[in-house]
Amino acid sequence: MARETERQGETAGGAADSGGTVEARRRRVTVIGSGNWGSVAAKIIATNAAALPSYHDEVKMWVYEETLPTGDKLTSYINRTNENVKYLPGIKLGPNVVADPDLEHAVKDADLLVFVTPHQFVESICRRLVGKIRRDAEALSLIKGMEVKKDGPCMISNLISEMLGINCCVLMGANIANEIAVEKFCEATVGHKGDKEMAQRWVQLFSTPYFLVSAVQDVEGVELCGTLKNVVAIAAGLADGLEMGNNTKAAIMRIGLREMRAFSKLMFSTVKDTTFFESCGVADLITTCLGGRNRRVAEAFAKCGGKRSFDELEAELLRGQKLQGVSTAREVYEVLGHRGWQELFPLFTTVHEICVGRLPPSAIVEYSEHTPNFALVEGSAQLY
Ligand SMILES: NC(=O)C1=CN([C@@H]2O[C@H](COP(=O)(O)OP(=O)(O)OC[C@H]3O[C@@H](n4cnc5c(N)ncnc54)[C@H](O)[C@@H]3O)[C@@H](O)[C@H]2O)C=CC1
Ligand SMILES: O=C(CO)COP(=O)(O)O
Repeated sequence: MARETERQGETAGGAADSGGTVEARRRRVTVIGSGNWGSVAAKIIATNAAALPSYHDEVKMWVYEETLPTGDKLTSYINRTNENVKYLPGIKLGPNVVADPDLEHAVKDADLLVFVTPHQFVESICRRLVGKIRRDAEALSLIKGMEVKKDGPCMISNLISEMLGINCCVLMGANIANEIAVEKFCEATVGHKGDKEMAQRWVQLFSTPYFLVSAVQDVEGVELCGTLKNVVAIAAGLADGLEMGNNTKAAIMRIGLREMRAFSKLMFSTVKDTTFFESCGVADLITTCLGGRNRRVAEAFAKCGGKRSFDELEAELLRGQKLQGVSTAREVYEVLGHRGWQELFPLFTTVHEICVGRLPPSAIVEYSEHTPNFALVEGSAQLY
């Protein structure tokens, strides 16, 4: 099968709309979320929107309002200083980013909606958006996570699409936000369902000389890569906390990648092997296992022998930023449990059991009758 990877061809400043649904007016973008990655995404979009004639200069960013220790509201602080002092201190977002604490107001006129909140909040946000957005709006999800419904996993892009009745592509990749904020080079992958024009619009809106974006027709594969690697990153962090060294961590990444692929293909038979070689796949897995927040908090959890909870360590170490790996491990565990597949995914299963305190952190690298050393069992390897 021919591999479909499309690099962005046109540059900011020279672009004109070419799709069948192009409107004469300039497109308006709203970013829904203003955490660490949300703020960086707004910065990238703002640079491109200002340079592209088909976009309105102003980029709105919905802020989940909070009060800073100084007594300032976060939104007014951002609008006064052009800086998100809580989630991305020291970085100017661009003068055309306007923070807005009123969700409905922020999305009212938007043609393009970029969702970038922790995954646990998306459903309630979408509920508030029903009937409040343009009917011809298009969405992009940067959110790494999923929901579990009665009939199985529901990807966040699907949740957005179904609840709001709009198309939703995804953008995932090896994208540690703090590095992109200072414009260090990296890549990302847009996943789409077949509408290449729409995918190219997202590629164009995000591409910069330091942020290289490709598109692949495999929305579920791209999204599952971004989601599942957070579980593997917890395992990598546990190994770091136990001071196991690089070989062990590399083994965890390799086995984790196999479980990611097996789980994804069991859930969606359309998922392509090639997706795992894009930025959203192996590259994101590596960067998150080396330098992500999931890794960091799991390392601290192992160092204290599991005596402090992930919630407590998250609050202390991340100061308002959120982990996705612990809840994703639970969600994956639920799906595996419903289908009787837990033994086939020993790494995913063991991570959850450790997170909830049923196994000690050391179980990630130990073998016993009850804690199968996943390196020996390699259950899912037998499937794919
Ligand atoms: N930070 C990073 O390096 C990257 C993050 N991502 C993904 O982006 C998504 C968003 O993460 P970040 O922007 O990093 O956020 P974050 O973890 O830095 O910040 C948490 C955000 O959640 C908001 N929040 C807290 N309670 C809320 C509520 N009840 N309702 C709505 N919002 C609430 C906070 O105001 C804050 O904006 C996640 O799925 C993450 O996996 C993806 C790539 C890189
Ligand atoms: O997704 C990420 C990098 O691509 C960030 O991962 P963490 O949430 O573990 O920091």
